[in-house]
Amino acid sequence: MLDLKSKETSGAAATAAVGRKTRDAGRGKRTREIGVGKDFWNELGYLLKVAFPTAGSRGGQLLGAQFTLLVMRTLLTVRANKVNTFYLTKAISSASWKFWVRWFFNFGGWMASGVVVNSGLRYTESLITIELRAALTKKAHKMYMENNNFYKTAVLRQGGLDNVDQRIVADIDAFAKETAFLYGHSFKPILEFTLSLTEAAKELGYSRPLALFASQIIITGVLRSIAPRLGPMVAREAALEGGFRHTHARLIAHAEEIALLDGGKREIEILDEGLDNLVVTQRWHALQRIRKSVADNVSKFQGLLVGSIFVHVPFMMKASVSEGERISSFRATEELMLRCGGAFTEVLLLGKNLDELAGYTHRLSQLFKTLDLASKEAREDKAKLASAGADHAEGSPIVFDKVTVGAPEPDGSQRVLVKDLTLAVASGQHLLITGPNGCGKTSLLRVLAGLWAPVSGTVTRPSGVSSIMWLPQRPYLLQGSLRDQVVYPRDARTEKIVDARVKECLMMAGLAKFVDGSMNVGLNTRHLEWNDVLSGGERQRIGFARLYYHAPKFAILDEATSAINPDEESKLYERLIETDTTVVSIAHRLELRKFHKLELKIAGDGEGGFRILKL
Ligand SMILES: Nc1ncnc2c1ncn2[C@@H]1O[C@H](COP(=O)(O)OP(=O)(O)OP(=O)(O)O)[C@@H](O)[C@H]1O
Repeated sequence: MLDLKSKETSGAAATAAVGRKTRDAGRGKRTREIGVGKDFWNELGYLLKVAFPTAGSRGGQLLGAQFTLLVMRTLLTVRANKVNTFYLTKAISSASWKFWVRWFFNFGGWMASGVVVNSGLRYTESLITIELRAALTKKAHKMYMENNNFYKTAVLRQGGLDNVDQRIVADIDAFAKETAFLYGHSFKPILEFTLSLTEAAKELGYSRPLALFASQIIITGVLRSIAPRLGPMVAREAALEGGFRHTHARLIAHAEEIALLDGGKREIEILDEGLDNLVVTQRWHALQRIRKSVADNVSKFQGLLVGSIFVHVPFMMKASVSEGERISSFRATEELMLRCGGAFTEVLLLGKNLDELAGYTHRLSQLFKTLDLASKEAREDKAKLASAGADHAEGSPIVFDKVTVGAPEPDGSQRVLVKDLTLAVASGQHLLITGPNGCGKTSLLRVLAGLWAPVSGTVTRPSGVSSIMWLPQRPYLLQGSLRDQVVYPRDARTEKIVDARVKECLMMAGLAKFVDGSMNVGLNTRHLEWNDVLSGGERQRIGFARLYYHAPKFAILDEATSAINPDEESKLYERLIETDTTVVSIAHRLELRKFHKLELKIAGDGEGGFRILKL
């Protein structure tokens, strides 16, 4: 877990704080802080620990395998260079075929092993990327789905996260690629640098190479301080990509409504606007990247220039030594120093990749921190409820105890919808909730479901689909078979499902045509998007079939029959009540009053007023 204690005071304050920071990041105010600092290393450490929890884990083994291959490649290169130079020098200097043939086979052997090791390296890098992505994505899925965090972050915008889907789908992938690249490509220059420094020190002592590095660190440091930072740019572009993808996702989700309104032309503007935001930023960043590229190239070439000064000057001052001696010792020194300097510059240039990684690390740590905080708050709320004796025991009635419900306002305050409601709904006490549009009927149910926290008071309800089930106006339909729709959230692939029971429920819901063979539909019929192939009324009937199948103690119906004609609507209610289910309904039609024993009339007066009537 990320250690948030030092930074945040309370769960709610923490969520708000993360939210503020994230929103600022979206506007580019906080972008200065995204970089390779202490926070970055902590966050990177956390993400890597999630992906590779132990050395023996699959990811740990892959890192080990790649490390072995990297060492093998370096040793092979060093050895091959030495042997090849030796044989070739001998062969050419003495025109010896024997040495030339030895060189030929040596070189061939080195090439073959190089091919094997390099392919192995490429393969392990891909596997590390895949492993890293899969582990982080699974962790994100788990945290996103527990305690309804997906609702809190995506709908209520707790934590102020933008485009959670983009972060999970694209940013984790980019992070995984960048991390695997850095792991595979930083080892070579670091090892080469260490080896060449050891070699150079043997011949020249440490003072000259170290003086060379000190000068390079200073110059590179100055260049880095004037070059733009890549991390914030990467984070900003990822956020805009997410926004652009979201506009396309909305278009698909509302395709029919848009087509009926002939909104294509207007939608082009909306889509293009998303693209323009991205393109304008990318153009600006491309310009910034030129500055970065200039700094990197100067950094690279200054290594040669400054390195040469350190190599040349001492020889320029040795006028007394013979020409041949000076040239041969100059050549040996030059080669060692330049190899050393080159490897060192390469190490310094890895900073560019680290900068980019910092951008993705920042976005992912925002994601994990926010989800972590949301879960922490949910645990605290549960503990509070349990200590107040209001835990969600199976079989308990629904009880509102001095509950005040508020709608969240943009400034963080709450607009009161229902004030100090005390009401118990025992088994058989069917409750009807009525009131004008926007008075807070659905909001009260959200509080009952635990999606919204009450402003004050406590709510007790039983838990589990066998105890309580919600049926909204647009029931959720998943990708899968007709059977899957009815048994959801049970899984027909892993749980024993009796098809005869599923069919019976569909028939009770007035969908006999789907199971009696009169249509080309059966329990195994699959659709990627059932919403597109069912009518509004059929969708609501599937919702009822689901209720009949699970036969919960309480059914919470939010305008669940709005698309069904009044005669049929009564039949659906009758069947539900016959299954011993107690209903809590929001409904506008008077015909449904007869199925209820209590009515909660919410006034919608802005002060949270309500009345409870016996029907
Ligand atoms: N996610 C949200 N964020 C902020 N305000 C919200 C949110 N959802 C609903 N509201 C506001 O809360 C108030 C109550 O909404 P609610 O959905 O409970 O109304 P309702 O009584 O069910 O209305 P209707 O009969 O039209 O369905 C409305 O003013 C609405 O704008």
